[in-house]
Amino acid sequence: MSENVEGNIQEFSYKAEMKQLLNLIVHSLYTHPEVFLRELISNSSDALNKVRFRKVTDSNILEPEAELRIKIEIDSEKQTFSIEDSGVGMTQEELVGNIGTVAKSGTLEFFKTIQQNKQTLDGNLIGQFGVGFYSVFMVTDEVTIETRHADADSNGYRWKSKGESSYTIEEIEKPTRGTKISFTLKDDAKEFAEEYKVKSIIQKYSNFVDFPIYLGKEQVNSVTALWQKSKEKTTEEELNEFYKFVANDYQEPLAHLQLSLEGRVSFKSLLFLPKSAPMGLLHLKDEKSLQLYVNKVLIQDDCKDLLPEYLHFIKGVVDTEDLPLNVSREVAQSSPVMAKINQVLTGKVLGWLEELSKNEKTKYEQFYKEFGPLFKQGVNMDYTNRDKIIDLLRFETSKTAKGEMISLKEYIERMKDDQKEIYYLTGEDRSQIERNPNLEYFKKNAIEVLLLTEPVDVFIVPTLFEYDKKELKAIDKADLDLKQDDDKADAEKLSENLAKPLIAVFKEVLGDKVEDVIESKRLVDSPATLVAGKGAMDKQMERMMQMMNKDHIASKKILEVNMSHPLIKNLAKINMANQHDMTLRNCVMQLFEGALLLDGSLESPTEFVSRMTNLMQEATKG
Ligand SMILES: Nc1ncnc2c1ncn2[C@@H]1O[C@H](COP(=O)(O)OP(=O)(O)OP(=O)(O)O)[C@@H](O)[C@H]1O
Repeated sequence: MSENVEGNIQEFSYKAEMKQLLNLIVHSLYTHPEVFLRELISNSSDALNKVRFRKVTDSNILEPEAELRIKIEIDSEKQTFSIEDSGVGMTQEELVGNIGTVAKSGTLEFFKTIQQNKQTLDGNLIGQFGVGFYSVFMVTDEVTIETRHADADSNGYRWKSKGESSYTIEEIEKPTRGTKISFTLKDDAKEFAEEYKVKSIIQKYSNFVDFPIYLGKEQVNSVTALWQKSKEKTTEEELNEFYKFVANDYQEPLAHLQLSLEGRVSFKSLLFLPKSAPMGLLHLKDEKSLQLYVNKVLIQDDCKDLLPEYLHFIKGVVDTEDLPLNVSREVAQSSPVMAKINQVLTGKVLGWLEELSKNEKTKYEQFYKEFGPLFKQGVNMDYTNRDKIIDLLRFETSKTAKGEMISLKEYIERMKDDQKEIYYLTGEDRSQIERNPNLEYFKKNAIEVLLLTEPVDVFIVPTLFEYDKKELKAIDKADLDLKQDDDKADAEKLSENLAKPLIAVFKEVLGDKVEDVIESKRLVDSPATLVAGKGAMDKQMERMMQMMNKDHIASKKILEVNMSHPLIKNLAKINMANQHDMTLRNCVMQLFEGALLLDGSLESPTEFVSRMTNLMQEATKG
């Protein structure tokens, strides 16, 4: 930020990232440009909430008796628009720090990507990025902010910008507290100076704002805290708009839950499940979760203590009378009231999810696909509710269609009578898992296997250990209790005296590349497969360890060989004739590397391909 002083006016340039972002904002075309008004009202409402809170704790503020309100003035002739609030206002530092900087990292990149793919952008996006104020540049070329902070000894400032590269700030005489934003509308946005238009936008987007909004002299919103209304009196539309307002989302919510509780702890709450997960779901620190109100006064607009971390994707409001109004963040955090609300709310949310899973399956599946990666972690974070969370887990399986999911309870109901364990297999995606030779036995015997494709699964599923007294087992591990194939298959198998020496050759050729070579019970169509040793780490987990630490040495695998496979039988014959035969030895190495390839862990394909070329050359000699 550079500074240039001329008279009383200081000129600041935006930081490089902000400049680029503004350039994109100013030069894009938008659908829904009217959301600029929602963004400005939302900022005013935040500022009013802050001053209302301050009034409780601090009597020495500017104009303590001023009405908490938002005032909009329009002039359709001159195409001018202004919005003024009696909120907390901004100091000069806040003007520079809050208005001139991008709040969320990655915003610029994300905006660029979206812009590259589309000709017209949804105006809602700007607010999503935490630069809501700048949505005003959808409808104007130049903006003026006049503001004075609520501190009694504050000064007034005027901020002006054309949105391109710089802005100016000057000190002004401003007797009143709060912020006024004014601008002239661009010709293609002049409708926003029409009374009927502005009224309808306010009624659509901001009807539930907790402060009166005046258009000229007329109050155009009905001030009600929506969560204080009875369920019967709230309409779907109000709920949807309220959600968009609190969650800063442009989509409607997937579902909502309205609570009014009295007893051990009393509170009212309006909770929403968003339709889609934000970027970086697993690190929700920057995302706002629930707002905490005490007796209708906003205390914290992002209170992470109301729900456990694995439920932080839930948006909405909690309003209680059980905390004192002047409660600080630290006191609230450690208050037993907060702990109780958290406990009760968590139970209610899990009950709500359970209802959804039973009565609105499609919605539940949508929720699970979006938020599953975070929600699942509750298994290891919330031991009180662990069983409930486990029942809410969903899995694709070897028997479900792609995208279709079942619970562990359903898995058990679908199990064959003699099946004693729950089986799972991890991999990067469904098609990769389905190609895994370790599935062959299970497919042939129609045994269902859970297919786990999300990276977090490897931290969750193995820690379940058992469900309904059935152990959970990874089918690419060596300790499976599989039934031997039937007699017919046995008859086709290599006899012991041919199998044993062949295994010895495998062991000799592969040396310390493998932990062991054994006869397979699970293979049907493939000649060989790799499995992890009994106590070894899960394959996906191992891969993650390698990503995190380049020096991590992968544990050795066990090679299982299918003694009924024609190729293996041929090799056994060659072995009987000459155990040093080069084709035999090349085939052993090729089988091993082929298994590595399917496993996704073949490091270099060069030798594999050249060996294959040699083998083909041999085979085609004629
Ligand atoms: N009317 C106002 N009164 C006081 N401060 C304001 C006002 N408008 C904006 N601000 C300050 O400027 C900041 C930036 O506003 P902006 O709308 O760009 O983002 P935001 O409100 O922080 O995020 P989002 O748009 O996601 O809600 C606000 O956080 C607030 O500190």
